[in-house]
Amino acid sequence: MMAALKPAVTRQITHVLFDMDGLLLDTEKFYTVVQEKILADYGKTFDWSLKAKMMGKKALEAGQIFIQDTGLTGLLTPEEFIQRREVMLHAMFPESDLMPGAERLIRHLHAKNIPMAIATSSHRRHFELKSTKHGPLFSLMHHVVTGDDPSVVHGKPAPDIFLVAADRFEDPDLKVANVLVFEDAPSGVAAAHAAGMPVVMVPDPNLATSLCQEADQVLASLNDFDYAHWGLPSMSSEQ
Ligand SMILES: O=P(O)(O)OC[C@@H](O)CO
Ligand SMILES: [Mg+2]
Repeated sequence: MMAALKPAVTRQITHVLFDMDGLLLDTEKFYTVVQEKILADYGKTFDWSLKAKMMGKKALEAGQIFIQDTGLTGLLTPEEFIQRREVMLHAMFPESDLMPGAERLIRHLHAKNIPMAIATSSHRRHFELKSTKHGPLFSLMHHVVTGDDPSVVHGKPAPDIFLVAADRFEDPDLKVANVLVFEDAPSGVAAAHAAGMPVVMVPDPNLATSLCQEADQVLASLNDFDYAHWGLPSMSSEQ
């Protein structure tokens, strides 16, 4: 009896980079609620087409998009937007919960000695707040790169943050083609590809499918990740 053919390994992934907001942590909903509140003050409504443009971006860039897209130029500056958002987000962030499958994936990859890091557009101070409940889990990361890092000159969709994060593994044998990125946002998927890295996208169900076409793989949740497809040790493997 022939053994069932294993799915062809398309990549030999050696390192993993995780986006954070919307991918590891269920935090995009906080940004949505807060942005809806800010727009309501001007009698305007927030929708997913605007959300899709803002998610994954550095704060100031997201603010500029928010103001331009909603016609608030002259009524609200990006700095004022961030300041008003900050007050409400500050209370929400420490309650951030993990996305489904995030803990199991991180613990498995760590147990199999696959180096991992987080590459988030969030500011370092927001990273600290959001990871309040997740210190032990996030300590399994080799390092964390945040959007305010001076080496991250251009935010997603530029490749900067993923190239900086790859560099900080300090592994001379690292090849970007073997660094797998996990993302939830179109800007993050574009940034990964700009960095020469394959990317698995786990989009919010509200995100238009037309914006999920570029990723190498699209999953409904991290629970659906197929280790063997990427040449990574699976849950059952002894590797
Ligand atoms: O890069 P991430 O962690 O998704 O940061 C997103 C944040 O800027 C809010 O959209
Ligand atoms: Mg994200």
